[in-house]
Amino acid sequence: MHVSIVGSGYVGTTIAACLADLGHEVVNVEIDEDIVATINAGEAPIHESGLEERIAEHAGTNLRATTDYAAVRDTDVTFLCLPTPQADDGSLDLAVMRAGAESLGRALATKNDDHLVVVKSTVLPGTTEDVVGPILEDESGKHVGDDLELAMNPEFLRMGTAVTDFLEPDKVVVGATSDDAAATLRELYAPILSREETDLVETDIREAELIKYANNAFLASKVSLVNELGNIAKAYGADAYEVLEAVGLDDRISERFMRSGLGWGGSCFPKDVDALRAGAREQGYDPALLDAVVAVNDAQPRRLVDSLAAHVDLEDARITVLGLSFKPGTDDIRKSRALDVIEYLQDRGAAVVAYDPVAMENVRPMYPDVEYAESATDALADADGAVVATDWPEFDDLAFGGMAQRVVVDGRRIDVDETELDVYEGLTW
Ligand SMILES: NC(=O)c1ccc[n+]([C@@H]2O[C@H](COP(=O)([O-])OP(=O)(O)OC[C@H]3O[C@@H](n4cnc5c(N)ncnc54)[C@H](O)[C@@H]3O)[C@@H](O)[C@H]2O)c1
Ligand SMILES: O=c1ccn([C@@H]2O[C@H](COP(=O)(O)OP(=O)(O)O[C@H]3O[C@H](CO)[C@@H](O)[C@H](O)[C@H]3O)[C@@H](O)[C@H]2O)c(=O)[nH]1
Repeated sequence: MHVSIVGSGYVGTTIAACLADLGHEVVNVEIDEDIVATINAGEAPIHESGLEERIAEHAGTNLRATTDYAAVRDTDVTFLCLPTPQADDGSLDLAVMRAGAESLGRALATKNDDHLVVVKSTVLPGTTEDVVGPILEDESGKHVGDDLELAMNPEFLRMGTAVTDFLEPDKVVVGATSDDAAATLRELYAPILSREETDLVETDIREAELIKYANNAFLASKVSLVNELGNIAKAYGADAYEVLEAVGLDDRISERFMRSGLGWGGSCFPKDVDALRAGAREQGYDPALLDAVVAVNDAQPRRLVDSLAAHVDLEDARITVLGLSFKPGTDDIRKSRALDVIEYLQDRGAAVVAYDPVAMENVRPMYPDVEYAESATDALADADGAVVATDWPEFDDLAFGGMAQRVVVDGRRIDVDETELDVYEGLTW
């Protein structure tokens, strides 16, 4: 099938490379010329396991990128993978989606055949049919249900494991305006849907849109609940990880997403939970539980810094922050809890030295007064204390001998040889 993908960020690039891998003819339409040039050179514009080799294999054959929207006319289906960020008040900002839909609609105006447009971006119920659809109709002169079909196909991939998550998902959710649209997506995803482990959920567009938010709200709430239970466990002198491991053996609860600590960050949970809260309020519902989920999450970085301050006078102290990305396996720092930790440390007068295997260049412009080290060991040299903000595997079994004061507060439960340290404290254990 001929597929165009509008937006070549984390999602658009991943699904383009994966769909090319499944044998489709894929073109990425992206406004950023650097990203276009990178993909056409056979390289990955983002750090994501398994992506670089797939782009290298398919670029120039069945994968290409362009800034020219006209490319969509030679395709059967277009995925909109544009960002859906937060406005200042936390609500969903659709400006980029509107702009992308306008450009796409204009390009489709001179396409003679029918076209299917699939919204992949995370959007609140009603956006696909009431915002994107009308813009496409106005700009293209085509009509939904006639020569233009709409579908909503939310994406559940996680950063760091994006390629395998996309190719081996638990579920594919398709909300469509017609049986034809759903059939096209079934055909496109046939190799994925043939997996026994992958369920296909066919539903209406509004439900597909909300399934994505409900999924993220559930997972974010689970981690906040786990953090609240972790904070309570620690107050009792109990180990939250032992407690929750046992709780997770209950099938109804599950062992996954049970790691307490510094809380959730990233480009999705924070903005999606906020958009759902704002959307709920707009609909006249007060989302008290989701408000608390955010409050618990926002408190964890300060708790980490307070724990360190109980052992180290932070004024003028040299403090190491291990890990900057919002989770291991990615260079994405959006809403990373590590950034809150840096700010709280600096507020209290500490000089921060940071290390992350891949995310330092993304943080440097935001925090030019932080010292960036070449390795975790360098970062720890002469430090008066350290905090663990991201559970990168390379932090397991670190040597802490070079620290001036061997005090470590761990927000992520890495493997530490405690005998090497004077103080080792876990945030929730
Ligand atoms: N990142 C994830 O893990 C993830 C997972 C599932 C769903 N989502 C959702 O998918 C959507 C995209 O997320 P992302 O993380 O890939 O965003 P991103 O910011 O990484 O990428 C978006 C890309 O769109 C490009 N762009 C902006 N305006 C454009 C235009 N008018 N025409 C063409 N290209 C344009 C940008 O230059 C950028 O490269 C969001 O709704 C997000 O919530 C993200
Ligand atoms: O037990 C856990 C699991 C996760 N986290 C934190 O939660 C955040 C999010 O982690 P994860 O869900 O693995 O990463 P994302 O890439 O943000 O993926 C989420 O957001 C994506 C964008 O919507 C969805 O597609 C995915 O299904 C959803 O898991 C990170 O800061 C993690 O450190 C914990 O603190 N404890």
